[in-house]
Order: sequence, then structure tokens, then C-alpha cells
Amino acid sequence: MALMVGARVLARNLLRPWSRLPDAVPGRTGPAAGGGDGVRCFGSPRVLVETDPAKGVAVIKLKNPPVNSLSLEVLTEFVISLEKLENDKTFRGVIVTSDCPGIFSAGLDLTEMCGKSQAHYAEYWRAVQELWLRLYLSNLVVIAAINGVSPAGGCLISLTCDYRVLADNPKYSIGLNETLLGIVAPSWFKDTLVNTVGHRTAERALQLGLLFPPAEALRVGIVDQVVPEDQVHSAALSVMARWLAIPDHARQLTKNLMRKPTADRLVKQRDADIQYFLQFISRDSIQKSLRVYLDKLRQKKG
Ligand SMILES: CC/C=C\CCC/C=C/C(=O)SCCNC(=O)CCNC(=O)[C@H](O)C(C)(C)COP(=O)(O)OP(=O)(O)OC[C@H]1O[C@@H](n2cnc3c(N)ncnc32)[C@H](O)[C@@H]1OP(=O)(O)O
Repeated sequence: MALMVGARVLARNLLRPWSRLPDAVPGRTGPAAGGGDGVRCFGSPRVLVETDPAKGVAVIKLKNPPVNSLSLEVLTEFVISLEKLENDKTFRGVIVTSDCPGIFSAGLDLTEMCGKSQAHYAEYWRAVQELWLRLYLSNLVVIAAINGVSPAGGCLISLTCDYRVLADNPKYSIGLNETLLGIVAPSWFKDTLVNTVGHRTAERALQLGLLFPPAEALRVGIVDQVVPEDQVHSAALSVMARWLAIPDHARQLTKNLMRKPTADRLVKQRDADIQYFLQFISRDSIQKSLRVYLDKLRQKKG
């Protein structure tokens, strides 16, 4: 059943013209759309997109409460939204942020990696790869407006962006904390971190599963800017203006030059990477670690 979800959502959306998407918030315009004159909204239930055609900028807001975990549906809808923006020459930049207060994203959805079939794991992992590749190599300027805690897959999304603005709140830590769950960040997660903070900082952060609070995050360079919480969006817009002042072709070719070798490493061995994930995630010991971790999260409240 779950095997069908990603393919079904993709097929349904790709086969229809943008304006007739069944899940779209259809063409809301103006102040009622939440963004002032000329702002148009579309997207899907879990991935909202507000566009400002006059500025050539869109905002993607993740909305998968309670914690914006990256379920198969979120990953699929995210890729579709990004692809629509990429294919529309009106847009040159996108800000990625969260609609869930205090949480940018809790990372990959642990329930997608626990107690499911091999086919499901394979479909899920391909969707994770796809989003990473699309974001990492996007022709758009991609700015992360990180308005909440951002562990593991949440951090990965941020790291794929061209620039990261983090809200200054001690609760909003960011990092690849996989080892704390008893799992391992794949090589391309590792590469993305190394490309951002350098080898030594990445090695220490990965082995210890460090989650950096804002000041530390800025110091090690996992984010580029820390601003008061109520200024995250305006700061992201200011940064966007600076990046959009560069001619697109020069910036895009330079981005490609910097990032393609890393992306190519995954592209060349995507199936092998999926097989490795399948073997790893299916181990009894790994399934047990994930169950224990999920139980701990669930019991926190009780
Ligand atoms: C070869 C390679 C192999 C494997 C590679 C795998 C790479 C993995 C990458 C990942 O991203 S793994 C996910 C890592 N994420 C985390 O460690 C974060 C876990 N969550 C938290 O720490 C907290 O939930 C929080 C994000 C800080 C938010 O805390 P809060 O107190 O606000 O919420 P609460 O903890 O009560 O959670 C509410 C609800 O959500 C469920 N939950 C939380 N995180 C996830 C998640 N990542 N996936 C699925 N579900 C998640 C949590 O269990 C609660 O559920 P409940 O309402 O049913 O109790």
C-alpha cells in the first residue's frame, strides 16, 4: 500500500497542469493569501508554497505536524513543488522554512524506517535521495530560514541550501545526530556536512552526533547567520536579494562546479546505495535501536 503512495502522488500531480492540482491551494492572491499584494499560493497539504512572482521568489513551508518529519508523502510533495518552481522561469529563488512552531524538521520519519517491508524501505530511500539531489543541485537560489530545531534529516535539508539563517533560540539546535540513534549518516549526508564545515569539524560532529545550539552552529559554520527569532524571514529575504543580484548563469554554473562532483558520487551508485540502506535498516539490531528511540520519544510525555 505504502509502496503506491509516492508513485500515486507523483503521477497524479505530474500529469495535471499546475493550476488544476487537486491538492493545490488554488491561486489565492493578495493580502488574504498571507503575503501582501501579488502573492500566490499553491502546493499540497504538507508542503505549502507561497510565491511572489514580482520578486521572483517563492517560500516553501513544511507543514507536517507535529514535528515536520519527512514522511514519504512530504518528500514526494516537496520534490513536486520544487520541480514546478524550477520549471517556471518566473522564479529565481526559494526560501525553505517551517509552518510548525519551534520545529524546522525532526528529520527522516522514523516510522517509515521501522517495521516496514523491504519494498517500502527501497521506495522511501529513493525518495530521500531524490529530494537531496534536487535541492543540492537546484538552479534556484535556495535559502533556509531555520525557525526551529533541526536534527538529522532536518539538518540535511538545511545543508543542501545555498545559505542558512537560524533563529536565535537555545532550543533550536541543528546537526546530524544519527549516531545517537544507533544509526549512521550515509556518505552523501557526510559529504554535504564536510563541504559545509570542513573535515575535522564534520568528523567530530558526526561521531558524537552533535546538535549545535545557535551560537555554536554559527561558530562551526553549519549555519551562516543567527538572527532574532522574529527576523528570520526578513533576514532570509535580504540574503536572497544579495544572491539574486548575481547573474543567474554565472551563479548557477559556479554552484554546479562546486556541487556536481559530490552529487555525481550518489548518482553513479544510487541503486547500490539503496541496497546498502536496505541491508542496514533491516538488521534486527538497527530495528531494535529505532524502536527503542521511538518509544523514548513517545514516553517523554507520559
Ligand atoms: C545506511 C544509512 C542508514 C540509515 C540512515 C538514516 C538517516 C536518518 C536520518 C534521520 O533524520 S533519523 C531522525 C532523527 N531525528 C531525531 O532524532 C529527532 C527526534 N525527535 C525529537 O527529538 C523531538 O521529537 C523534537 C523534534 C525535538 C520535538 O520535540 P517535541 O517535544 O516538540 O515533540 P515530541 O518529541 O513529543 O514528538 C511528537 C511526536 O512526534 C514523533 N516524532 C518525533 N520525531 C519523529 C521522527 N523523526 N519521525 C517520526 N516521528 C517522530 C514523536 O514520537 C511523537 O509521537 P507521538 O505523538 O505519537 O508520541
